[in-house]
Amino acid sequence: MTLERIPVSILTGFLGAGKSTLLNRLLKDPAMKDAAVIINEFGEVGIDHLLVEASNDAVVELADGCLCCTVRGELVDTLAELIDGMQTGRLKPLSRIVIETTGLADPAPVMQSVMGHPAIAQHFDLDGVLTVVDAVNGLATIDNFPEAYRQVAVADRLILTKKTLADSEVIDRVMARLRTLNPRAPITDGDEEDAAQASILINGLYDPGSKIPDVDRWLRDEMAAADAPHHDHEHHHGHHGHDHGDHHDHGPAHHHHHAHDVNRHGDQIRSYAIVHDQPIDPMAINMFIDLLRSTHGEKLLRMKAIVALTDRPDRPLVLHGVQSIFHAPVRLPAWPDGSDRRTRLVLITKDLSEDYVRDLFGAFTGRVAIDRPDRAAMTDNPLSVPGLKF
Ligand SMILES: Nc1nc2c(ncn2[C@@H]2O[C@H](COP(=O)(O)OP(=O)(O)OP(=O)(O)O)[C@@H](O)[C@H]2O)c(=O)[nH]1
Repeated sequence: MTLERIPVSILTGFLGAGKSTLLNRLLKDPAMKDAAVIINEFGEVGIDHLLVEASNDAVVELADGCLCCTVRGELVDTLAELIDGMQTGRLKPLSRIVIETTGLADPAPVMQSVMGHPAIAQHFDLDGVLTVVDAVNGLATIDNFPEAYRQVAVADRLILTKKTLADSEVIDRVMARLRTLNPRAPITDGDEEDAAQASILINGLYDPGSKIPDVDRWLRDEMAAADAPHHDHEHHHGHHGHDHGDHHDHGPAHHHHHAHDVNRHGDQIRSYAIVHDQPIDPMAINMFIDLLRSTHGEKLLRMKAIVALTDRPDRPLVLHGVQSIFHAPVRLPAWPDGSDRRTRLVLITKDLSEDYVRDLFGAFTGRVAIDRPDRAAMTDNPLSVPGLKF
């Protein structure tokens, strides 16, 4: 069976910018009925796929790794499987694929996987990169994280979210920065109806020539890296870290090291999950979050949680923290079908010790930290009173 070429959209944007929210809105457009969605999540325990309200079955989760590195091979495999499924009639013909990257993804290798891999490029066209930018944190994020800078520079369309949470002066500054980095991409207001129409995905064949000159070079570098004989893309589960370089100097000199040795994305960025068996008192989770945010808000790049509460354990609470912002919690009507009903928190932090966060959580939920002798856990308890010995 001969297949039509399938357009692929890459939906990117820094941690918590609003990618999944936008995707959920887009998937409600009837024009997305035959689209498949590939979601990549950075974290030991997947939550995102539980929260995507797809109207079709074609949601593939690539968990436990970052698309731009450790699970890149899985992306290529997944695309190849979709083609195989269609060719053999196991899958209905797909009208489009949307790939949602992790917030920390360098978009260039993801784009290269679609455009540069011979077997994939034969069936798919990269029809646009959409980058979501959060109006509140966007400016600082672009300045501090080369991944965010690149995500903006490569975009065919920029979508500015959370405008209602930002001052107009801040919005003007973000807009000016976006314009400098990417003069030709239209900027869509995330609150507008248009942002949630499938038509925003139609951008035409990807053209690096319409971007700042760096973009073409990043893509060529990726191509060269993929072709290099020493290229060592291993695709481990359980190691979703890579070093995005000690060269965090915005794009141009952003080297790409693929060292899959530790859980890190940049030197001080860590991702980890906290899983808890028992329902939690709503007050305890509130206090935990308040304390974490007030003491270390800026180090909390992202927190996503699905929490079983003591009052209604059958109706989990979903929490989203993005740097300085904690969004209003949402109570789900029920646990997503077939999901594990334990509380799960996924955190991505910068310069914040995992033990500290675990201990703090343990202190509020009535558990001393595991993996350590109880006494040490108690004396190291972040809530303990200085000078008071147990
Ligand atoms: N007020 C407001 N909140 C938003 C908007 N877009 C997203 N949010 C909230 O921001 C939080 C994070 O949104 P997500 O859609 O999960 O962000 P994401 O980019 O998919 O996050 P990661 O997958 O962790 O990178 C959620 O609580 C959303 O409800 C917006 O335009 N306005």
